[in-house]
Amino acid sequence: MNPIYIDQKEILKHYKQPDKYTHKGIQGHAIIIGGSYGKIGAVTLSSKACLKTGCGLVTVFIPKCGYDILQISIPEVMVVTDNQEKFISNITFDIKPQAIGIGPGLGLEIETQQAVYKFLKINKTSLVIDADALNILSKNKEWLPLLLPKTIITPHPKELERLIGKWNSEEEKIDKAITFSKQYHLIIVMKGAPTRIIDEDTIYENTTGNAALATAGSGDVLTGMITSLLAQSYEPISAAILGVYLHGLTADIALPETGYQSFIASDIITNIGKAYLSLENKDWNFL
Ligand SMILES: NC(=O)C1=CN([C@@H]2O[C@H](COP(=O)(O)OP(=O)(O)OC[C@H]3O[C@@H](n4cnc5c(N)ncnc54)[C@H](O)[C@@H]3O)[C@@H](O)[C@H]2O)[C@@H](O)CC1
Ligand SMILES: Nc1ncnc2c1ncn2[C@@H]1O[C@H](COP(=O)(O)OP(=O)(O)O)[C@@H](O)[C@H]1O
Ligand SMILES: [Mg+2]
Repeated sequence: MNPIYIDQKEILKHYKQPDKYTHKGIQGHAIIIGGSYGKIGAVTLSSKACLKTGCGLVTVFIPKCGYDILQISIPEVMVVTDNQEKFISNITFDIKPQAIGIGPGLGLEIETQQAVYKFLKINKTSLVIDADALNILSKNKEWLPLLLPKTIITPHPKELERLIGKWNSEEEKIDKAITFSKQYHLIIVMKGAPTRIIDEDTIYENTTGNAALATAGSGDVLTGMITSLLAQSYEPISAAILGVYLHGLTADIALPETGYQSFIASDIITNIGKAYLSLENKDWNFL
């Protein structure tokens, strides 16, 4: 099946310029749920990327050990903590966000798995599921029907294999992903080179990005970006398409300065602004 290429022309069908009279109260409130001892960096990257992609308010839900780290490293982000020190055990907050991203750095503690189950059972908010939240679902596949239609999942190849099983060719991988997408009505962002998005029978293929993205935390950043777009009222498929395109574009923009090797996940976040400007035909080279 022929993919739809995610290029500038396709993106302009999805991209919406911000309203001149908008304010933080209507720019969307996103929550990023994740982190565990030693992996608070994943939520830090994800929540910063979420803000830098344009939503009005970002809150993180993390274990207690991440409180000072988050508040000091990103003062713009609000923090709600679990009762546990090192991992998440009970996901509760009295905020009504427009989108939630769950998984970066979450870990696989049994109590965290139960907390994810309870959360999925009652959640009615648009969701992006990544990293350990996907690994938890792979360990508990009977929970997959709890996901709302058009939930976005963002597996890298290993996470995808844990969910759908092994494949013998690229074609078989795509076929299995389509079957899985149809079975649970999910949007699958199959990360890789290139990243493909599967929305039931429709396949999209991204045209931006390069090997500089092969660095720790670059997927955590993508989760924050897509969650941000969802919170800003983009339809789930548009949020996935625009998020993946902008994410890749940051690496294309940065490459002449960083080279492949010294590019890190924070460089994605630094270049989100230039990526947006290039959508509006403002040449980032002269900024
Ligand atoms: N600074 C931080 O706090 C970081 C935390 N992270 C968190 O660490 C946890 C574990 O995530 P990981 O993804 O490292 O561990 P996983 O065990 O899920 O995946 C790692 C495995 O997947 C394989 N893999 C990954 N990308 C692949 C590709 N493109 N093609 C083929 N194989 C591929 C690797 O070779 C390895 O075997 C997650 O919660 C994640 O969010 C990571 O994102 C790294 C940074
Ligand atoms: N060689 C590559 N070319 C293009 N994009 C890549 C390449 N390697 C990795 N990426 C991108 O980087 C991201 C890696 O995500 P992931 O493996 O989840 O990282 P992490 O868990 O460390 O945050 C994905 O968006 C993937 O498409
Ligand atoms: Mg990841």
